[in-house]
Amino acid sequence: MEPVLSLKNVHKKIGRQQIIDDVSFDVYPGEIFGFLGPNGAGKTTTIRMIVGLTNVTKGDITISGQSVVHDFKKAIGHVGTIVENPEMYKYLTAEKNLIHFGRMSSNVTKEDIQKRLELVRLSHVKKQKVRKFSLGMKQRLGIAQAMLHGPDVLILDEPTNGLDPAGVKEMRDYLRRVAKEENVAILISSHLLSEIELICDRFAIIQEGKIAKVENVKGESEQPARTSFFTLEVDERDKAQELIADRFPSIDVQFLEGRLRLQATKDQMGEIITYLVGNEIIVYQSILEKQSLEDRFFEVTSGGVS
Ligand SMILES: Nc1ncnc2c1ncn2[C@@H]1O[C@H](COP(=O)(O)OP(=O)(O)OP(=O)(O)O)[C@@H](O)[C@H]1O
Repeated sequence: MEPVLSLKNVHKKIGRQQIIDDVSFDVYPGEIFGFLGPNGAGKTTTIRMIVGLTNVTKGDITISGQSVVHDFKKAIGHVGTIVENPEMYKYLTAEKNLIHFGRMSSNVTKEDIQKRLELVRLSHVKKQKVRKFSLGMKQRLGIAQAMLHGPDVLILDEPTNGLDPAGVKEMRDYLRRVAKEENVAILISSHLLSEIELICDRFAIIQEGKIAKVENVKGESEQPARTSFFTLEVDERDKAQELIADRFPSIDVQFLEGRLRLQATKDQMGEIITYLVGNEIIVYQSILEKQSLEDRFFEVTSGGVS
């Protein structure tokens, strides 16, 4: 699948300061991609480059194959964005707000407006003034507005700022629906791990202007040969430990509550289990210890973020 948003070796220098240093990542249709980093890491600067609010010093950004650097007008036509809090007219209804914003870009039909209201489940309150809306409803209307012209990429800077946990969950459900039903790629910046874990499929960690890691939320790193902790339940613990020490000397094996605990890659675990079974050890189960996103984040950044 072709990426719909692609950053290739992007650099940004302001004065003498290298704010963004060789950042590359790809975002694909239908996925929600998190852009995670501590305050001052360079998230806003990167987003501002993607949407053309500041220029790229070196490298390129493409959106649906069009270069932001070389053909900005074409590229930006594929983007919907809420970089600041969505600005709505409080004394207009939700529907009238969208009609107003729809007039600003060509080709937005009445049907498009109704479809977007339905997408964020605001059809039933479309005749209500935005003044009466909760923050969550305003955020949803903001998404409907950003989706009006049918973009391929939606860019949201800290979209759940100010929402309570229930609001964050609701926002996640709406963003999932938008990503799935419209096959749109969604880039979300955040300094909150919990938010990224709840909402995103994959994420990149940015630190001091550099990408530290790109990873799936579910834990499979895109860097190969990542090790995890496994516990093994076997019938003959001592014999199993000896066999592993003999055949896989680089793997450290400990005893833990009557089981074996070892750190290995998935491939190595496959080999170890096959080897043990081949040597008449009964393997009752092999359990992968789930490492929380927080553990992984601290592993990558050595701490340093909320
Ligand atoms: N116009 C500018 N001139 C000089 N330095 C700048 C400018 N804009 C940003 N910076 C610096 O670039 C770095 C990255 O800032 P940026 O706002 O992109 O970070 P961020 O990850 O979005 O942080 P936050 O979560 O606080 O918004 C910071 O050290 C900031 O001080």
